[in-house]
Amino acid sequence: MSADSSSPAIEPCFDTLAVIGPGLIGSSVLRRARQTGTLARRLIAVEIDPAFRERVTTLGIADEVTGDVAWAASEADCVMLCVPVGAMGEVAATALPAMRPGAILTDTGSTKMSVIDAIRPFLRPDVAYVPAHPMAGTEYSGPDAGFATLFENRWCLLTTLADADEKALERVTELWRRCGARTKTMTPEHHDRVCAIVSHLPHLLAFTICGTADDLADETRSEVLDFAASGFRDFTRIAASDPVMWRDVFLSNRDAILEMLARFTEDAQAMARAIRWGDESYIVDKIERGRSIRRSLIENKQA
Ligand SMILES: NC(=O)c1ccc[n+]([C@@H]2O[C@H](COP(=O)([O-])OP(=O)(O)OC[C@H]3O[C@@H](n4cnc5c(N)ncnc54)[C@H](O)[C@@H]3O)[C@@H](O)[C@H]2O)c1
Ligand SMILES: O=C(O)C(=O)C[C@]1(C(=O)O)C=C[C@@H](O)C=C1
Repeated sequence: MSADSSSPAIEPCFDTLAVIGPGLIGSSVLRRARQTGTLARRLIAVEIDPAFRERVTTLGIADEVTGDVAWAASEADCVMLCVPVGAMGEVAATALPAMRPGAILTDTGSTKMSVIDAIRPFLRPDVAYVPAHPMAGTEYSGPDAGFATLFENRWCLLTTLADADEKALERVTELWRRCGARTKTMTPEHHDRVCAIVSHLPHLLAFTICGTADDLADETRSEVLDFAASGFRDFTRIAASDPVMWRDVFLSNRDAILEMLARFTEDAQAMARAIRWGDESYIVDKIERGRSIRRSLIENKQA
């Protein structure tokens, strides 16, 4: 892929891409677009926070930076919503009426059923909607946190709607492939159950264990956290993630998260029982399963 943005070897996916919410994910897409020149000819960033607008301008990752969602939407043939999932409906309500016939709306939300439900009332027959979710991120947020290689070798999950526009799906799929991602299509229901176990529950556990350890330190007035070595530190990496983003994710994927939490609680109780009764083979079996999952992720370059 060419790194020269002035003369891309291949035709860009879109003429004008408007990224609404150029934070970690949105600014990574913009950086990739800038670096390769193969995502869009013209890049518009829409940011609600004036300080972040200034940062995006200084970073030079968009041709135009604005706070005006409707104007940006009216200029673009692809509008990508990269705002927290709780804000998707409100932003779509402003963007969709302004969009051009034949343009494509897409999003990067971590949950899909509630985002689709929030956007559905504002959809138009002449604008295709392609929900997407790049399975890549870090614990940092905002425009300075992004980087062009964030999506390389990661999955981007595209969700199918009953009335999906196949051509639009292909174009958004191609955009994510040009970001370096592998793509997979699935239903929104399946997406939300899968992400509840592989992404949302791990974050819930990380936030919770940090709180539990901190409470213990307060209660005992001791230095519990001072001795945290790498095991606890591995949990704290994802526990440092953005509170608004994760509040929205938990509340918008409530049913699937509560189902996975109930299953996890049963399994944790089974482990507690094995520890109580000295059931060595149960304990070893569980640890071996964890170890082989980690090893297979490393082999597939997912860890
Ligand atoms: N962080 C991750 O690991 C990750 C991974 C995949 C997908 N996602 C999803 O992608 C989306 C963006 O996440 P992020 O991590 O980039 O968040 P972020 O906080 O880094 O960026 C969001 C940006 O949107 C801006 N914003 C908020 N409301 C807005 C509005 N109404 N109009 C314009 N801008 C607005 C914020 O100021 C911020 O700059 C979320 O829906 C999230 O669930 C996040
Ligand atoms: O690596 C991280 O820090 C992440 O939290 C990334 C992560 C994940 O849980 O895997 C977080 C939320 C997303 O929607 C997708 C990816």
